[in-house]
Amino acid sequence: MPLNLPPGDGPPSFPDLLTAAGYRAMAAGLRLGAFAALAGGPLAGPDLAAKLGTDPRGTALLADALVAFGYLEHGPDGYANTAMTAKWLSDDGYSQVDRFWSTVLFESWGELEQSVRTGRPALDFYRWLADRPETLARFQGMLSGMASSIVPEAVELVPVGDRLLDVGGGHAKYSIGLCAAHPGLRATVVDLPDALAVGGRAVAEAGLADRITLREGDYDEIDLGTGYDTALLFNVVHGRTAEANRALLERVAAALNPGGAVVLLEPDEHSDDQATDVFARVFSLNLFHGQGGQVYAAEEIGSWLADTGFHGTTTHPLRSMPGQSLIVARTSA
Ligand SMILES: C[S@@+](CC[C@H](N)C(=O)[O-])C[C@H]1O[C@@H](n2cnc3c(N)ncnc32)[C@H](O)[C@@H]1O
Repeated sequence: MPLNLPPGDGPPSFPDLLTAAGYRAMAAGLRLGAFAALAGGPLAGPDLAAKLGTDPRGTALLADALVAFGYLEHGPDGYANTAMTAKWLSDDGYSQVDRFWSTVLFESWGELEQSVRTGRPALDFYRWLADRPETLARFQGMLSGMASSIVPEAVELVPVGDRLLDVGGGHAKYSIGLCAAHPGLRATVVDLPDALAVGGRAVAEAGLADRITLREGDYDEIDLGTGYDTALLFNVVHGRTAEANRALLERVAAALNPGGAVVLLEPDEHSDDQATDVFARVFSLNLFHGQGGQVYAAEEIGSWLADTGFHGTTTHPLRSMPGQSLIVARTSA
């Protein structure tokens, strides 16, 4: 669409029109397997279409768009992955993140205006996920991958005793890592059934089924038990309203021993790195739309902790995952 505008003028939305279209085209390339098909080397358009089982004209038009957006190159041997596409998008590693986020952005943001208009999430993210088992597996897989990077630092920072409660622990990687590091520790992971199916497999693979108990249920409703030394609330409070968080923190305080620790893992509200900071805005809007939550300021989380009987709140920015912090507080001894 030639705009023929004088230099310095132009609709601010036009670059984003291209970016959104580029991301959607990239997602089509991923879902059709184009980047994986080109991992072995360049292919002419008809050969790429034959390998993908797709329409030759549509495939050429998509591939040309992917060249224009910088995902592919076109040379004498046909279409080829760029070096960065080959590195990041041609296998099942990082590409799972784009498969997840493209599904979220292009399938669940359809009613974004309704959430903003009413102040209530137009979507129930966890029901939406439960209806999409592949996306749910990808979501838990992404969190589990992040956990693999964070676990060693979490082991340094999380105070433990004999019993740990992992609220919304899903894939169970944090309980597994902490139990592996502390041979006397036993953990209970509370989550919804689909998430715990993922966690159950990981616990069995780690050979820790005798020390990690999986409890299916709604953490706002089930009896959380008592006598825990530590409770993890990792990536939980940003998916909820402030009011719901205060109520859950009260329940967690009641489940902890005197002097017990609650440890939250949360994204930082603001970050010096521009891309991380912009992502936090996108993440926050998505949390509001799907769960009624947002990325909260550490001060606000600290005020809920103080109001629900915790004290001595400390925040630990993570070296292993810049832009994320652990927040630790204790019940009275
Ligand atoms: C963002 S994930 C965090 C998983 C893990 N703690 C981590 O940090 O990687 C939030 C988890 O809370 C679980 N969850 C959400 N609502 C829940 C509820 N009402 N009761 C129990 N679990 C819930 C989800 O299934 C999901 O596994």
